[in-house]
Amino acid sequence: MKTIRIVIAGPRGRMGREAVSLVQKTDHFQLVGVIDRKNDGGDLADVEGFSGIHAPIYTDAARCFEEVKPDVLIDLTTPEAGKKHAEIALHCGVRPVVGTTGFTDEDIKRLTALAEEKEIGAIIAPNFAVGAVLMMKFAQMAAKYFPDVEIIELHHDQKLDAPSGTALKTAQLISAVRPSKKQGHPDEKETLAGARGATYDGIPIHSVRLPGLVAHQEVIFGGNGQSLTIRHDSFHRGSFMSGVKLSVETVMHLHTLVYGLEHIIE
Ligand SMILES: NC(=O)C1=CN([C@@H]2O[C@H](COP(=O)(O)OP(=O)(O)OC[C@H]3O[C@@H](n4cnc5c(N)ncnc54)[C@H](OP(=O)(O)O)[C@@H]3O)[C@@H](O)[C@H]2O)C=CC1
Ligand SMILES: O=C(O)C1=N[C@H](C(=O)O)C[C@H](O)C1
Repeated sequence: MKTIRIVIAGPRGRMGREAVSLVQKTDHFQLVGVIDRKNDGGDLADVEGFSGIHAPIYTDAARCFEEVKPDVLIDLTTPEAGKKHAEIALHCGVRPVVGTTGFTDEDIKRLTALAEEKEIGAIIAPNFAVGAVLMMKFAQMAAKYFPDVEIIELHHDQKLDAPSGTALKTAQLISAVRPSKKQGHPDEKETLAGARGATYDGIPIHSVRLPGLVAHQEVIFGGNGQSLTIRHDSFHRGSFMSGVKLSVETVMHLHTLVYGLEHIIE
């Protein structure tokens, strides 16, 4: 199998560290550089926790892509940095695999148009865990029969974006199959602002942030005298890595942007 040259943005982060380890243990993956906001010009091997893993560190994404010429960028940073890195990657002919969340519908549209213009593959996956992708697909199936639904997403308290990318993607998949509606009593009033959560196309989304959690979501459907709950739990970040591997391999054969792993998992 041809070796895939990879740059990871955000290597010191919780997900970035897992991704570095995935690349290290995959024979046909090669880490050729990292993008970090610290240690510009240094070697990753000199950063705590990366002993023996040599890769040049860049703060400037464009310079990184120009000098190490990767096939793929894996971005696991922040919403602002992730959008910037994905755009620069597409301009430089590098295929982005973006796990970073906090992208708006407009961001996805803009990056999709850019990928199309450059005829280059890209993947934006709000959740790389196979179980989470199934949860979203099952929720979309259930919404045809149970149009009343609320999403509760629960994450660790260091998460920057709310709602989670997974909750937004779930709401988007559901809203694609059910007519838009306002749920609950038409005259309901919040006596405490935010009590009914945020809404996406009329679907309430509630975000919980607590230490000890990793990544969890419940999609609760209500019907006449019955309820259906679909739940997924990621107990550690290893749960995301098979999806990262699949995305890196798949993006090499794409010529457009794919938003969501449900489009590439068979
Ligand atoms: N798609 C999926 O399956 C999953 C997606 N995620 C998403 O991935 C992202 C990262 O999550 P997580 O690892 O928990 O977050 P962390 O905060 O642990 O890691 C983010 C890393 O990005 C670095 N960073 C910030 N800005 C820049 C920049 N401009 N250039 C390079 N590096 C930068 C941070 O540096 P510093 O340490 O200096 O702040 C940090 O090391 C989030 O958006 C999260 O929602 C998370 C889990 C699964
Ligand atoms: O920040 C996280 O941790 C996670 N972020 C993603 C999201 O926003 O959905 C994926 C997963 O839930 C973990």
